[in-house]
Amino acid sequence: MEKQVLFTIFGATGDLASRKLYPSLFRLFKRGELAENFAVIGTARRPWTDDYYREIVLASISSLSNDKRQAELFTNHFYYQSHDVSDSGHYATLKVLGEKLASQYQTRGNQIFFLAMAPRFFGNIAQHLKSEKVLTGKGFERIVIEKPFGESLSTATELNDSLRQVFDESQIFRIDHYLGKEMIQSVSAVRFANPIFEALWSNQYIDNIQITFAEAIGVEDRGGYYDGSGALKDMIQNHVLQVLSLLAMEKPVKFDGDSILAEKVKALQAIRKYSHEEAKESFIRGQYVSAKFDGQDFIGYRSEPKVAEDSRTETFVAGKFLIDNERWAGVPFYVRSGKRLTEKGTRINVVFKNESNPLFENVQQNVLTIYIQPTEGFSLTVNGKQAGSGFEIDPLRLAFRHDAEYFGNSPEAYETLFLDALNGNSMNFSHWEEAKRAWELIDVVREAWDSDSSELPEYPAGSMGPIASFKLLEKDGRSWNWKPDEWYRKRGKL
Ligand SMILES: NC(=O)C1=CN([C@@H]2O[C@H](COP(=O)(O)OP(=O)(O)OC[C@H]3O[C@@H](n4cnc5c(N)ncnc54)[C@H](OP(=O)(O)O)[C@@H]3O)[C@@H](O)[C@H]2O)C=CC1
Ligand SMILES: O=C1O[C@H](COP(=O)(O)O)[C@@H](O)[C@H](O)[C@H]1O
Repeated sequence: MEKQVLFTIFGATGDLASRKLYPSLFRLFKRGELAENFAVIGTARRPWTDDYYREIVLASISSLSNDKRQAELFTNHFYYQSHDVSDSGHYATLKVLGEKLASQYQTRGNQIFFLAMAPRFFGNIAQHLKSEKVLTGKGFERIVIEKPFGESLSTATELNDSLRQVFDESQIFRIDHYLGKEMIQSVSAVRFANPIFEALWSNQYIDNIQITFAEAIGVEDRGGYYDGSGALKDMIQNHVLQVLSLLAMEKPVKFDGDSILAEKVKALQAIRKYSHEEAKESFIRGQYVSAKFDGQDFIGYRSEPKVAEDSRTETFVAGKFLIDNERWAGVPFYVRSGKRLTEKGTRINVVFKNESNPLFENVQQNVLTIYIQPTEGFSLTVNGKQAGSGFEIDPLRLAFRHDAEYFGNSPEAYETLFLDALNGNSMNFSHWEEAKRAWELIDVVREAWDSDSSELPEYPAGSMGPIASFKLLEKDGRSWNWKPDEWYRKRGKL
């Protein structure tokens, strides 16, 4: 059903707005979720006009439609207001424009504020929305905020406190765009709609779980932000721990936001908080250096734009989390994420135990793989008989994969999340209790690294990370379970 709402996008001239927000709103428009009764106010400092803003929005959706009229109908709902968010006068103008558009588009006072800006502005914007009475209480009023949610437990707490002075938790939608991805949402389906997996989902049958978030791209034009963050805070604190909690949580009593949240928080609470010494043992980092890969020359991280020449920021992290509860005692959750790796690939490997087999030799571990991107799907490695007259065991792969981008049948993560925010469904957003626990776990690792002045491990652009990442599993008698790792090994890097 068509939604009635006024969106205000702070940071409307930025990268995220053009690459993700406008295309996602357009997809909702094409689906009829947004039709007549919506308007968008874009705001930032640049002195743009409505017409120029609409051209920018039009350009951002150009690959999504050949129908010029449809695209123009959509962009006609966009309005631009130039201002600095720390200027109170900004909000008075915003209020007047908002009220005019609310009446023109009959949005029933419903408002969504999307903060596509650096987090240091979030508290300030929220306070002004209240003090300058942009919030009217007439319809639903929700605030959607981007990552990162703080830079440590203390800054995240400060940020949360300032938001909570204005909005209650049910009005705050903290984006973790991985939660909007089709296959991340499928994790619960795999676990709880398949008795064969539900029955095996514990330390009795699972040996270890591996979560890989590999990126082929480097830091691109985000060096300014990334150099102050690094892979640990950019990916592990949020996306990776969210996925881990979905894999580890107990079965919720109901499949709804509150029940799932309660179980995810319990799972996060059960993750062992390391001492600094344990953190050094269990987490490794690395930074990519220049290398030739696939016939192309790649520069090293320190030569990237807006990155310090002597930067010690990690572009790769691998680590081991342990969960101290009955279900997971003794099962390591290995995680890794990095930039400029061999290929883009986000996947989860659930590696099952392989007790000694009295009948056959060469029996391989069963592995359930959940492919998140760039292709989506599942595979299960099972042992079968090698074709032929003898009786040799051979691993076979039962696979269902499709290319999500090619078939275009999966909604964009931001499209799903926008719709959830419109429906007031916070199931696929990150909550304060989760963010807080994640920072408690991550702060320890960061502190351990910050107190360690030894040389930062390097890895060549195009590889699968530093050798220490392989050693991390080797010392537990295990290995990463993915083809590019084999490729790396075969080149004699280990
Ligand atoms: N880009 C991405 O892929 C991703 C981004 N994010 C997060 O999204 C947020 C935005 O990122 P991104 O779009 O890349 O950043 P950009 O730097 O591209 O955009 C920042 C925006 O903020 C505006 N802005 C800055 N200062 C002010 C001010 N004082 N008053 C009003 N507007 C201001 C800028 O406009 P102007 O200069 O005209 O004022 C611009 O529109 C960040 O929190 C980032 O971490 C998260 C995941 C991915
Ligand atoms: O949040 C972030 O995610 C992207 C990776 O997202 P994906 O959907 O393309 O897998 C990452 O590149 C970026 O550094 C990080 O901030």
